[in-house]
Amino acid sequence: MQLEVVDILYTLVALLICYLGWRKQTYWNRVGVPYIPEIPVIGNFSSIFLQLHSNFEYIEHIYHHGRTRASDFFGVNIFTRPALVLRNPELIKKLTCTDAMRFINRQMCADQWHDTIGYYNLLMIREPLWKQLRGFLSPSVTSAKLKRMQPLIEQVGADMMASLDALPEVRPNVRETEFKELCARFTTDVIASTFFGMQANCLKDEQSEFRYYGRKIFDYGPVRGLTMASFFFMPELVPYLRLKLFPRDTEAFLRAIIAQEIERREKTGESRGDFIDSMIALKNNNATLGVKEKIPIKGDILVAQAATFYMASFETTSSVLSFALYELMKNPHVQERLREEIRLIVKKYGQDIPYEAYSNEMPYLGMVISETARLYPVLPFIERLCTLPEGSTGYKLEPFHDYVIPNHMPVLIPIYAIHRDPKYFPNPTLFDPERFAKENLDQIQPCTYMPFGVGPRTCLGSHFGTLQIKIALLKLLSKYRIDRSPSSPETLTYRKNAFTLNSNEGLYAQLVEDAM
Ligand code: HEM
Repeated sequence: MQLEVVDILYTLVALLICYLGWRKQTYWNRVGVPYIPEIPVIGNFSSIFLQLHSNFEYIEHIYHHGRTRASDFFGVNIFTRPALVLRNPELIKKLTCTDAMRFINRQMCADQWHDTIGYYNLLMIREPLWKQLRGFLSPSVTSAKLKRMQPLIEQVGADMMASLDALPEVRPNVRETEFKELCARFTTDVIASTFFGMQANCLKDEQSEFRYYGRKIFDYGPVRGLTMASFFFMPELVPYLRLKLFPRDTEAFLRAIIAQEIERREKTGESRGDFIDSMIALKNNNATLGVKEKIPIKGDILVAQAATFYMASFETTSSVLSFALYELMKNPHVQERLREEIRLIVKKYGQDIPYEAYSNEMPYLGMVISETARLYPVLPFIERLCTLPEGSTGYKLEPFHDYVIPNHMPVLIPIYAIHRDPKYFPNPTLFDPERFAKENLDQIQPCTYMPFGVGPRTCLGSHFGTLQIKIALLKLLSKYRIDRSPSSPETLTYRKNAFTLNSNEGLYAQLVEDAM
């Protein structure tokens, strides 16, 4: 008898799951939107969630799927939740720029109550708090601030060169290195020095705590990989599972060093005009977040801002820098032309290159970086959450389609696939900086090139990241030529468990002394 009841319950649950799956599966059919077929209930992204595919390759696969190739947008299901993927650049512009305030929030979200550091930061926070917070943080990355940071970045660049000089020679005047780790150490030292006023010493000391805790954020073992996947694909579960955006020990490390530095500066009265000083000012001026409820910016909310800059800064910048070095190794003619441009600048200014020269006098350097960020965008997609005023019936996609996006539907913009779509970038896998030559720029359609995102929610640190990459490339190429080594990978495959673009292969190369 008891067994019968259990059997009935199982059957009911199975029927409910089938019904939900059927409802979901038929949603896109019912609303007349092309969609990618998927396993009911499990949805389209399960293979990414289970780390069977790299999310970059999977998104590219569905973008080119026969059912959706001709459409401006298409539907997918993130488990049981329908989401829209945009293909048409004009539509991307409409949603993220023209009607940006209806799509200003991201769907990924941390738990407000159990994860203050993960929640109250620029990456995660939602309107109306986002605009306030962005206003508080933007002054940390103005051109005047970047100009002040330049000597600090140059100093880290000099440390990087010293660390390379200390490598053993494989032949006279030839050294071998791996770029991913080298660049991560460089960018971690930069963020520590410029934003926190601290010496992280990652380039000098393999045991540096900054590098150890930074690596933990992006070291996607099965647990961390699933945790990060939940933030992207199942934010509803995050509060129930008490997931945290930052590993607990990384959080504790950041909390301790930020508190120490704030206390030290308050005691000594030292002022460096940097990010920590801005944080102290926010705290002492009793700045708050929120409209009705005023949340004071202090304690963990201050730590949250430091943690975000740390997280958003070093991995992204080092990814673009290391792929740029890899492509320069593979394309000697591009490298030679870039070295020639650098040679002229070094001849003109010696070692003291003015800030303005980085923006105005090295166009080819800018072109190489832009092309690297096209071919290797750090994120597979960016995402937004449709957030409409109360009572609204939905967001109309006319004149593109008569479909109406319901409130709270996630919208994905597949930047990796768009950057590699031959319709926008002919011969897309070819590394060709000429695409970004001044005379060719008008061939790039708006909203087809988005390495830093798009609209008002775009990357806050794009100029800071680019400046670091420029300084590092200039320093490296003015002393070394980059050649293939027997360990250099010919082609790259991407890690299945990483959310930022990361190759399985080490980016090995030989550095041949060839000073200017
Ligand atoms: C080459 C290096 C970098 C790349 C490719 C990159 C890329 C991105 C992308 C794609 C986004 C999402 C934008 C969107 O949703 O539209 C983003 C957001 C963000 N990035 Fe970067 N980033 C880089 C460097 C940096 C640096 C150095 C910092 C910090 C100083 C930084 C801070 C941020 C912040 C705070 C956000 C969130 C902005 C917001 O939601 O208002 N990024 N970045």
